[in-house]
Amino acid sequence: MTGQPRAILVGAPGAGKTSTGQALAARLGVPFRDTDADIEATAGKPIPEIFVDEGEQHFRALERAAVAAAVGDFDGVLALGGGAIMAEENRAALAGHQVVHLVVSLGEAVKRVGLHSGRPLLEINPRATLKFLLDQRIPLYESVATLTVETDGRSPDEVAEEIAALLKP
Ligand SMILES: Nc1ncnc2c1ncn2[C@@H]1O[C@H](COP(=O)(O)OP(=O)(O)O)[C@@H](O)[C@H]1O
Ligand SMILES: O=C(O)C1=C[C@@H](OP(=O)(O)O)[C@@H](O)[C@H](O)C1
Ligand SMILES: [Mg+2]
Repeated sequence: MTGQPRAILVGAPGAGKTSTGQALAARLGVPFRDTDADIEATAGKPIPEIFVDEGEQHFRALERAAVAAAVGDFDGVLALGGGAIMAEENRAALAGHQVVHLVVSLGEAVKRVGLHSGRPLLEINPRATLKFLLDQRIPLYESVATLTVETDGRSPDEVAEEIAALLKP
């Protein structure tokens, strides 16, 4: 497959990158891809097991490879993991693409993600951890985004409808 993604979704855990990405891809009639799923396929195990067996640094290395591969050669809607933008290399890879920042408030993200969501970083004290992550990451999401869309109080399909209307052909 060649080409470049129609849209790349970034934002905090719980912003809806995976679910809104699927809805947007269905609406546009293009394939959907999620770098977290690519990482799990490469590693042959779920993300929590990668964190336990090899640690976060190894996960981030797999993530950099997954982002480079997908951004460079995928013609659909691409969702990244919430921490992907922490790597300068990944932010650089997003330049020139249509990047959508899905904005979610802290309170809504905590409600959506909850406990035991399969996100190892949020297994303990999700509210405090998410606050720390949001404070650190929001400027980075904003720095890579070409579109910004609010998600609080709206369904993934409603958010996808707005993105579809805003995307350049
Ligand atoms: N706009 C939304 N409104 C309500 N719940 C949502 C919305 N977007 C996602 N969710 C729910 O929040 C949880 C996390 O969504 P997900 O798509 O996995 O987010 P992300 O990939 O950004 O971490 C899922 O249970 C999903 O159904
Ligand atoms: O915020 C993060 O650092 C992470 C977010 C997760 O993806 P979502 O943002 O899709 O939940 C996943 O990549 C991993 O658990 C690490
Ligand atoms: Mg996701």
